Amino acid sequence: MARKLAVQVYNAGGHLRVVSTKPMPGNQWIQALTSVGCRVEVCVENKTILSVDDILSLIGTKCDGVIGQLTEDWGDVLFAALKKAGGHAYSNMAVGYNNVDVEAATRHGIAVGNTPGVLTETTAELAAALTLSAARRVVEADDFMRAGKYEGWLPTLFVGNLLKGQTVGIIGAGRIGTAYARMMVEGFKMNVIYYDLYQSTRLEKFVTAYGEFLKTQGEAPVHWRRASSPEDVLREADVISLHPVLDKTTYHLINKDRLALMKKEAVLVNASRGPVIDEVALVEHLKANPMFRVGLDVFEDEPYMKPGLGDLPNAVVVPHIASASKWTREGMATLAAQNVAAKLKGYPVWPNSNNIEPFLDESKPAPAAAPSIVNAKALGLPTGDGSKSRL
Ligand SMILES: NC(=O)C1=CN([C@@H]2O[C@H](COP(=O)(O)OP(=O)(O)OC[C@H]3O[C@@H](n4cnc5c(N)ncnc54)[C@H](O)[C@@H]3O)[C@@H](O)[C@H]2O)C=CC1
Ligand SMILES: O=C(O)C(=O)CO
Repeated sequence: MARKLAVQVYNAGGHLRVVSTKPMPGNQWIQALTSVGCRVEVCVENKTILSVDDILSLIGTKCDGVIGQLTEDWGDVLFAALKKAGGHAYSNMAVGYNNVDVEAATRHGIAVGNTPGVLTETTAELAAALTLSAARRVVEADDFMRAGKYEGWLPTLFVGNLLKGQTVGIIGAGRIGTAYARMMVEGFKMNVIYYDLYQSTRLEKFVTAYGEFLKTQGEAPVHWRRASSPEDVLREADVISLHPVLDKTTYHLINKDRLALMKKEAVLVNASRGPVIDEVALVEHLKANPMFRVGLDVFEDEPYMKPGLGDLPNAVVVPHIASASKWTREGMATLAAQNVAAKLKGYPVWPNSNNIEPFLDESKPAPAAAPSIVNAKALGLPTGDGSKSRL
C-alpha cells in the first residue's frame, strides 16, 4: 500500500480535484485553477524526485488533472491511473516532454500540456553564459583565485578563446536555438552554421539583416549557412550549442566519432537534454583534449554525472538551471495550470504555441484556451483563441 504524501490544499471546496506534484513559484497558477472551481492539492513531501508509486498515491481514486515535473516517469501506469480516477488533463511544467509517453496518454484520452516560449530567452541566456564561462575559463579562474593561487598578472594566465568573428554552430534551431544564435550574432558578431530537420527562415532572415546593418556601420558583415548534416556543423564551428528535442533521432547525437570531428579548441554547450551527448565518450574526449571545453546544464543520468566529469577543469557544470529566472519559472507554472484548467473546462487549444504571451499578461484575463497541448490533434481537440469566453 502506497504511503500517503504530505499535501497543501487550496480551495478545499472546489469540485474538480487537481494535483501538482511539486510546489511551484508564484500565485497566478493557483489562481488559474481555483478560479474555475478546482480544489488544488500541492505535494509538499520533502523528496526531490517522486516515484511512480508516490504519484499513484497522489492521484488516488478521484483526480481530474495533474501538473507534473520533467523528473517524473509519466507512462502507461500513471495515465491509466489518472484515467481511472476520472482525469482528462496532464501538463508538464516544462517545454520538453521526453519524460512523457504521449501515445499512452492519448490512448487513455488524456491531454498532455507543455510550456513553450516563456523559457526561450532565459534558457538561451544560460547557454550563452555557459559558452562564455567555458570559452574564457571563468570557473577555473574563480577556483584558482579562491584557492589563493593568484600571484600577479601573467601573459599566459588562463588564456581562452575569443568569440568575435568566429563561427557558432547550432544543432536544433527551434525557439531556443534561434534565440541563442541571435545572442551570439548580436553580442559577438559570430557567423552561424546550423543543422535542423527544418529550415529556420527566421534565423536566416535575422542574420542576413544584421549583416546588412553591420555593413552600414563599416563593419564586417556576419553570415549564415544551413548545414546538410550535423557533421558539417561540428567540423566548421568554433562553438557548438545543442538545442534539439530529445527523441530517438537525437539520442547520443554527439558520440565518440562526432566528437573527433570537432576542432581541438572548440567549445560545446548543452542546455537541451543530457542523453543528446554520450557522456562517457565526452569524458574521454575532454581528458584527451585539454583545450576542448564544455558547458553543461544537463546530464545523461541526472542528477548524476558520469565518473570523472566533475574532476575535469575543462568542463563547466551546472544543475539544470537554464530556465531558472523568477519570471520564467512563474510563467511556466501559469502555462501548466492554464493547460489543465482549460482542458477541464472544455476550452479549445490555442492555435499558436509559439506565441503564448496573452496567457502571461497579468493585466488582462487570460484567453479561455489551453496554451499548448502536444496531443491535441491526436485527441481531435478543437483549436481556437477562446474569444467566446475567458478563464
Ligand atoms: N536545460 C533546460 O532547462 C531546458 C531545456 N530545454 C530543452 O530544449 C529543447 C528545445 O526547446 P525549444 O527550442 O522550445 O523547442 P523547439 O521545438 O522550438 O526546437 C527544437 C528543434 O529541434 C529540432 N530537431 C528535432 N529533431 C532534430 C534532429 N534530429 N536534429 C536536429 N534538430 C532536430 C526541431 O526541428 C526543432 O527546430 C526542449 O525540448 C527541452 O528538451 C528547454 C527548456 C529549458
Ligand atoms: O522546460 C524544460 O524542458 C526544462 O528542461 C526545464 O526548464
